[in-house]
Amino acid sequence: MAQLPYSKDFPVSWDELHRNSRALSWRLLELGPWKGIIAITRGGLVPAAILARELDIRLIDTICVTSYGTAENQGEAMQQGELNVLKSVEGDGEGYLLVDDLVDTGKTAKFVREMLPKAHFVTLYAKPAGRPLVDTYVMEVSQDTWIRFPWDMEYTFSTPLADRHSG
Ligand SMILES: O=P(O)(O)OC[C@H]1O[C@H](OP(=O)(O)OP(=O)(O)O)[C@H](O)[C@@H]1O
Ligand SMILES: Nc1nc2[nH]cnc2c(=O)[nH]1
Ligand SMILES: [Mg+2]
Repeated sequence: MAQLPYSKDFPVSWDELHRNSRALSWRLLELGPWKGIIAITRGGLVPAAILARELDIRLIDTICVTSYGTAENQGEAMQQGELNVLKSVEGDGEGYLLVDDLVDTGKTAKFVREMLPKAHFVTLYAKPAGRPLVDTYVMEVSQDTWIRFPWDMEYTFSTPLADRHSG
């Protein structure tokens, strides 16, 4: 199950991710043309590839955001707002799509938007706290939901519900 403060799990399949990325492409087609895509690693890389294919964009750059610290204290570091960035993109992002998989608290979004204020920021999924920072998104999920992406999951045995509650 999801960890606090997340009480709900929202698993996303490859099919759903592809469908949602194509829905986003439809909206962005009308708003273009676009000079290129800037993907926020790592989560933005897969939607960026699908958008690039649909919108016929060849230029894809990255902005590489990581939280400081080890895997154990990463959550804590994120709460402290300590983000580290590697970026080769020049300019203010005008005419570019800035792509991430989701916004949650909006901390990452705020950080990258300050660096590329004129880019059009898009995500597949948005939680209420981060939603105002996104220009275009596909689906809203509640703040207490943890989204599970297909690249983070594998097929495994699922315990029947009745057995989970026995004993
Ligand atoms: O709105 P926020 O609270 O900042 O959270 C959203 C960010 O968190 C996840 O990335 P993460 O830092 O886990 O790294 P990853 O993309 O490499 O998985 C997600 O891909 C967003 O970039
Ligand atoms: N996979 C995943 N990463 C996140 N980072 C911040 N929120 C989330 C979420 O709901 N799912
Ligand atoms: Mg990310």
